[in-house]
Amino acid sequence: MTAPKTPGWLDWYANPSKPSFALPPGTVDAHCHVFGPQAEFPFAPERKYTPCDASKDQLFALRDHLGISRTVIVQATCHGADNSAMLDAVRAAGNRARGIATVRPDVSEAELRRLDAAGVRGVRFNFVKRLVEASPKEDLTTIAAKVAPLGWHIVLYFEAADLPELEGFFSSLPTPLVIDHMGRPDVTKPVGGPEFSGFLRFVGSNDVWVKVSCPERLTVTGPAALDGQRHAYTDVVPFARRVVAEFGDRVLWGTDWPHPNLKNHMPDDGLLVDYVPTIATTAEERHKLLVGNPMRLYWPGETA
Ligand SMILES: O=C(O)/C=C(\C=C(/O)C(=O)O)C(=O)O
Repeated sequence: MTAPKTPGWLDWYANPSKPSFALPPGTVDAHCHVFGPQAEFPFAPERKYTPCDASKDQLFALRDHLGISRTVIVQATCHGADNSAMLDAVRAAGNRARGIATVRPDVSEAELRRLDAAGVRGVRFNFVKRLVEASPKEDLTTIAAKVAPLGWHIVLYFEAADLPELEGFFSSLPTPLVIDHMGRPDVTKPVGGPEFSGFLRFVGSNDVWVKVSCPERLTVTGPAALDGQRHAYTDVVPFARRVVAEFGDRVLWGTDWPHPNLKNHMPDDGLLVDYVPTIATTAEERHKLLVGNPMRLYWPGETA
């Protein structure tokens, strides 16, 4: 018995176009997910949404269609702390994938070593209230202490308005930090205003990497057309551009396929690739964003 999809939830884009922008060889999709298939990998009972299936084979088909070389598969909240779907995909990709897991504070060292051997390189702490119930900080501190010896990092997903109360805790964590989707800035506010300036200050004063992903999630004006068919997201560009310009050695890009929880607009993943040159405007910026930085973080010592 498969659970019905959350009403109003858009499926991922079935026939993505070929990007106009040719991704450089060795490009890494540093943020994507797999969902089920739920007949094989049931969704977690505690989930706050039920997605459609989005299998590893469909993810790999998109990877190859877009010209991506490697993927970092991030555990989605709809699977809770059951990492089996993500692990199955990482293992199936061979050395072309890494994983980010969700674990509970009682996770054993043996389990962490099993995850590491399978290709997991970090855990995710999610603070987005519509996705998860808040975890006690002491539980997260326990997890951080357990994963630090493995050389893992902690992926953080939070809303911009919550950063002021969270940044002290974030700074106390004993690992590098990777922030999803630029910390979800409110793009109706000025890029030079106190909220995003505070974010940039936090990034600049900590060992923090930033994913400049998910313009489709952050935009208020929508996928404004630019040069015909492109998804421009012109209200998001100044924020992403600022991060790339200031932290070019610590930025990452991802498709966020299969784009959970989008209800008004589902991006064509090919057109999302064409968004990249609008935020990384030189070949050097693009190579760091797409190849050099993610290889250094997830495949250290290996060549793209
Ligand atoms: O896919 C994303 O990164 C964003 C979302 C969902 C998740 O990350 C998740 O369920 O794990 C969201 O904003 O709904």
